[in-house]
Amino acid sequence: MTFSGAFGEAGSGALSGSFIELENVEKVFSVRRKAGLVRREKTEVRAVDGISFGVERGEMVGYIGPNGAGKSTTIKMLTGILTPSGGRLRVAGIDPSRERTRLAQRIGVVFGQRTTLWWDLPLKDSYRLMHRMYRIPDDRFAANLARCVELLELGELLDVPVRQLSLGQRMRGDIAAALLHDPDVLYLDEPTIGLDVVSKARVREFLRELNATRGTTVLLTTHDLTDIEQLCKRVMVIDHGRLMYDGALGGLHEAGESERLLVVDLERELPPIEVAGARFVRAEGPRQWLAFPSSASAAPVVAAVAAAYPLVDLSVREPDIEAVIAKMYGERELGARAGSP
Ligand SMILES: Nc1ncnc2c1ncn2[C@@H]1O[C@H](COP(=O)(O)OP(=O)(O)OP(=O)(O)O)[C@@H](O)[C@H]1O
Repeated sequence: MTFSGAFGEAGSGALSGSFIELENVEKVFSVRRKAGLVRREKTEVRAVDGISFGVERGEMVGYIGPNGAGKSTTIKMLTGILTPSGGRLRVAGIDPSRERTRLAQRIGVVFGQRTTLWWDLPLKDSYRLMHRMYRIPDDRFAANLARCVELLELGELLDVPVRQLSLGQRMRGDIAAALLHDPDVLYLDEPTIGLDVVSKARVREFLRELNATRGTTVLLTTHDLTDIEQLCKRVMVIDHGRLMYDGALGGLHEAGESERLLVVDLERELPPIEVAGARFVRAEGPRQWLAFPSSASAAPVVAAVAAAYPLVDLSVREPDIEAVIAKMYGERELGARAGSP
């Protein structure tokens, strides 16, 4: 299967009337590149190259892709920071770049690599400033802050200057800051980057709870696929500014032509196993690894091995999503290289 065939269902999300709507959205940057010792050439970078999708209210969607794929540029257009070069974009019926201030009341944004908090101020002072900036009614502010402090365990950190917080503590502080004005949509750009396992689990648990109890729509960009596996039923894959896949996480396995592994323990060391429907991968003493397509049943392969070989034990290993996506990106690169002169 070719890469584009593998991603045939890209862009299938409902559009018109969706809470977040993108129709053929483009963002082209004009950059000057060195073309000799002094000469500079103007070139175009198509960061987002005609993307269409819709996200319904209350959905939690993963938005993934390799470095430079166009994820942050999409999120910046969805917040109104960047104006699209073409296409149509709406969030809660609002055109983000035209009505950025109105939209700000409806959205929350967390950029994992940067903080929106005031570096030298204690956490609670940043929150007070946001209270005023967003003109949040006092009772709503108090209730939202109390809830975030409890669920994100911020109680002991409120008097600490932001620069003294650990990365995980700062991230929890940033997530709370994005939610004080009760946004309908939360954009998260790498919310677990650099966090330890415990902090990651805490952030994920909080997001799950937020989505389940408040119905907050979440668009999540991450390089950590466990975030996606644990939080999102739907995932969109973007590469070179184009949407390559839009569907269930499980469907990625099929799209990436992933394989499961059959680990076979034999009574003794033997030549590579040969059975229909599976291919030999490697051997280590009496243990051998066979690969077969994830979409196929393991039963015929297991039966064929058991009938022809002295079997002691066997197990089936599922492919991890990371390997599947790495394979997809790899195929894309190979395809591009094969097509280049
Ligand atoms: N302001 C800009 N001026 C020129 N080119 C830009 C600008 N912002 C982004 N780009 C280019 O657009 C492309 C997409 O960048 P973007 O930051 O959206 O990717 P990304 O998917 O978020 O990557 P990463 O995972 O590395 O953050 C890249 O080629 C990048 O160099």
